[in-house]
Amino acid sequence: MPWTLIRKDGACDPELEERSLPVPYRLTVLGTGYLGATHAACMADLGFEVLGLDVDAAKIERLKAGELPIHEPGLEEVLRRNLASGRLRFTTSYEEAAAFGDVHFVCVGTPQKKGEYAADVSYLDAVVESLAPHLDRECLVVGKSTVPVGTAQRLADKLVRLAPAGSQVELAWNPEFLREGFAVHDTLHPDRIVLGVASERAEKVMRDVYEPLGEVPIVVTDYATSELVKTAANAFLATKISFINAMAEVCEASHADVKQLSLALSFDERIGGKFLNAGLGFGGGCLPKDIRAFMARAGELGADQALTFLREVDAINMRRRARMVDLARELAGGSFHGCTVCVLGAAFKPNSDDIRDSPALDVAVTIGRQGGRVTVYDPVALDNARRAHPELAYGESALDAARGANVVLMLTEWPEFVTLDPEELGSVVETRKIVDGRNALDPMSWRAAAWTYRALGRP
Ligand SMILES: NC(=O)C1=CN([C@@H]2O[C@H](COP(=O)(O)OP(=O)(O)OC[C@H]3O[C@@H](n4cnc5c(N)ncnc54)[C@H](O)[C@@H]3O)[C@@H](O)[C@H]2O)C=CC1
Ligand SMILES: O=C(O)[C@H]1O[C@H](OP(=O)(O)OP(=O)(O)OC[C@H]2O[C@@H](n3ccc(=O)[nH]c3=O)[C@H](O)[C@@H]2O)[C@H](O)[C@@H](O)[C@@H]1O
Repeated sequence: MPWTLIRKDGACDPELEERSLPVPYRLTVLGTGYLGATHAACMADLGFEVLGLDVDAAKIERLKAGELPIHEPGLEEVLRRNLASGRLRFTTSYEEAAAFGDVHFVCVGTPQKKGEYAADVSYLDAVVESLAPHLDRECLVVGKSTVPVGTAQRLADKLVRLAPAGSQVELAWNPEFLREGFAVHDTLHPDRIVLGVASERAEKVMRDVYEPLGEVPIVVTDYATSELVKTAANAFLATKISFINAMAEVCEASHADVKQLSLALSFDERIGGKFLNAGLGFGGGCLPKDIRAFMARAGELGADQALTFLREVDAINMRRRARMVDLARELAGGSFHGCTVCVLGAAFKPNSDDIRDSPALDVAVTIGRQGGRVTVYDPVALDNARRAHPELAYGESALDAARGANVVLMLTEWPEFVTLDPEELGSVVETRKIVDGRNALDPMSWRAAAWTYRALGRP
C-alpha cells in the first residue's frame, strides 16, 4: 500500500521548501526529558514543525519560556532559536498532539523497576493509551525509548486496537544512541540510524524524516532486531568499561599500571582506545539499568545463560565503587569518624547534570553513612544532588568544598577539576591526600606538590 501521508492542509511553507525537506511532516515528541527535549529541538532545527509534549506541566512551561530543564551543552541555543522561529512549540495536551502530528516520536523513560532488574515500560503504555484514542487519520508512531525486545510488537498491536483510524496508524522502532553531554552533535550527526519497521511505507516516512541529516548509514530491520541493537550496543559499551576495570583490579594486585596497559591496548585497531578509561566505572540513567533489563528479558525468553556475563560486568562495576570507599578510608587512617572528605563531582559524567545512578554520589553517600563528614561540589549537578541527598553537605566551589578536608576524592572528571592547581587546593585542605577516581589527573604534578596521590588500577 503506498504511503499517502501528507500534511492535512497539503501546504508547504516557503521556508520549509528552502530547507528542502523531502516531506514537511509535522512531528510531535512525546516525553521531553534528556532524549525528548534534544530530539524535539534538533528536529525543529532541521526544518520540521515540531510539537513537544510532556505530562510534567512545569517542565513544559520552562521549555516554552526557552529555559532548558537539564544541562546539555549547546541545546538551549537550539531550543531558543526554534521557539523564536515558531517551528517548535510545547503542550501538555494529547488531543492537540494527535491533531497536529503526522509522525509521533515517543521518548518517555524506561527506568529500572524498584527491587527488580526488569525495565518499567508502563510510561510507554501510558503514551499509547493517551494518544491512540485521538488518532483518527493516517500517522506513524515512532518509539525511541530503550525497551526490552518484544515491547514494540506489543505496543503496535495495542495502537491499532485503540486508534479510531485502526491500521492506518502504524508503529516503527527507531532506537537512539546519543550520549549526554554531546546530545546535539550526536542527534544531528549519528553514527547510524536503525529503523525497525513493519512496512515499506513506514520505512519511506522514516527515510524522509531523516533525509536532512545527509549521508548516514541506515539499517532497516524488524522491530525485535531494532530493539536488540540498542540493548546490545549499551551492553557492549558496559562490557568494555568493565573489562578495563577488571584489568585495573589485576593491576592493583600486581602493582601494574592500568593506564599504560589501556594505552598499549588502544593501538590495536581491533580493540581501539575508546571506552577503555579505567576508574570508578559507569553510571547514569542508561548503561546500568539497560544491562539489568537485558538480563531480565533474556531470562523471560529462556535465554538467560546467554547473558550471565553481564552479571559479572555489573558486579565489576559496583566493586569499583566499593574499592574507592576502601581507598578513601585507608587514606583517612582506617576510619571515617572525625574525618572530612571532599568529593569533587556529583554528575555521573562531565558535561551533564544527570545524577541518576551516579558513581560519585553513591561513593559520597556511602562514606557519609560510614561516619565521614562529606562535602560535595559539582559545577552543574549541585541542585539535583541537593534535592536527592539533603543529608550531604555541599560547597560553592571546588576550593570551598575542599576547605579543611582530610581526603579529596576526584570522582567526575570535569575539566575544571582536571586543571586544578595542586598548590592552590593544597592551601585550603587539612591534609594533602587525593584519590583520582577517573585517572584524569597528572600524578607527577600532585606528588611534586607533596600530595599523597592514589588512583584506581595504578601503583
Ligand atoms: N538520556 C539519554 O541520553 C538517552 C536515553 N535513552 C532512552 O530514552 C528514554 C528516555 O530517557 P530520558 O530522556 O533520559 O528520560 P527522562 O526521565 O529525562 O525523560 C522522560 C520524560 O518523559 C515524561 N513522561 C513520563 N510519562 C509521560 C507520558 N505518559 N506522556 C508524556 N511524557 C511523559 C517525563 O515527565 C519526562 O520528562 C529511556 O528509555 C532511555 O533509556 C536513549 C538514548 C539516550
Ligand atoms: O542509552 C543511552 O542513554 C546512552 O548511554 C550511553 O551514554 P551516556 O550514558 O550518556 O554516557 P557514556 O558516555 O556512555 O558514559 C556512561 C558512563 O560510563 C563511564 N565511562 C565511560 C567511558 C569509559 O571509558 N569509562 C567510563 O567509566 C562514564 O563516566 C559514565 O559514568 C551510551 O554511550 C549512548 O550511546 C547511549 O545512547
